[in-house]
Amino acid sequence: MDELVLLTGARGRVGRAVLEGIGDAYEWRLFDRDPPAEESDHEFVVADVTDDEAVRDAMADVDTVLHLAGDPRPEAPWKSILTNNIDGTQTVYEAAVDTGVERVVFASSNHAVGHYETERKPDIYRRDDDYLLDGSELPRPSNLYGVSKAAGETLGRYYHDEHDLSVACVRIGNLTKGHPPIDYERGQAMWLSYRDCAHLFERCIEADYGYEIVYGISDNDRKYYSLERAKEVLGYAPRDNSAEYTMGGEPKENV
Ligand SMILES: NC(=O)C1=CN([C@@H]2O[C@H](COP(=O)(O)OP(=O)(O)OC[C@H]3O[C@@H](n4cnc5c(N)ncnc54)[C@H](O)[C@@H]3O)[C@@H](O)[C@H]2O)C=CC1
Ligand SMILES: O=C1O[C@H](COP(=O)(O)O)[C@@H](O)[C@H](O)[C@H]1O
Repeated sequence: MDELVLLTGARGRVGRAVLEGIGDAYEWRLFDRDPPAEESDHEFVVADVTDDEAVRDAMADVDTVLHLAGDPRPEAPWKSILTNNIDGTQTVYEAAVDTGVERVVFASSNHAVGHYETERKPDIYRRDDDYLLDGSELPRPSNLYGVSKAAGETLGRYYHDEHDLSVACVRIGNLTKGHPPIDYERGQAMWLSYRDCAHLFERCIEADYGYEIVYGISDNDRKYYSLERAKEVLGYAPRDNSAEYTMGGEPKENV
């Protein structure tokens, strides 16, 4: 419990999934540009990740940063992406090095590699297709938002090689609460359940690594992202699988 974790973007969907799953496991410092929606037992810093003084101050005594803050919209305009996702992420890495943070876990995205699907869809989203990405592939962003995620991964590579910062980039698939995305094959292939999300980020806090890129998805039969690296290096053990649900989101055991 003595690990102090800074959670940027704490008010968001992924932040809520993390706190729902492992909120009792660590001491947290929450960070978001929007104030907390409800009372919280955790310290909350209301600031922008592009404000380097605020970010440095928020990193005092922090061991691990889970950096989630950013514009999550695949269609986000370049100005927002440049500011929130690229400038903000560089500010976080730089402050982490300056303040002695041990590791940064970066919320990357499936959109960093989205164009690997272009010549293979829709078969790639189906269980009998054996094509797999394993995290070692070069980025092929599907949009400018995906470019910002590839930039965040490359920034992490630099801060690891130059400053020995431990960095894990999690290419999150599609976080959906309670069931996989409904009637959406791509979403079913890359579903990440809330409990697997919390578990994966916990493993990123606990495991030892230098620089890693892993896929943040549940163990979906339809997956085209390999989970071997996450299992081997992080000890990731997902419990959910979109194949256990109908396309309408009903558990098959109930049908
Ligand atoms: N939800 C998903 O399925 C996926 C999410 N991701 C990534 O995970 C991260 C979190 O995503 P979500 O929780 O879904 O997004 P969200 O929009 O629900 O939460 C993001 C949070 O970050 C905050 N934020 C944005 N820009 C900020 C800034 N400049 N300074 C301080 N706070 C700022 C927002 O106020 C918001 O509370 C994002 O980086 C997103 O790109 C990646 C793939 C899939
Ligand atoms: O990075 C992200 O990806 C997911 C899945 O992408 P989609 O284009 O299939 O919806 C998206 O839901 C999420 O908002 C975004 O941050």
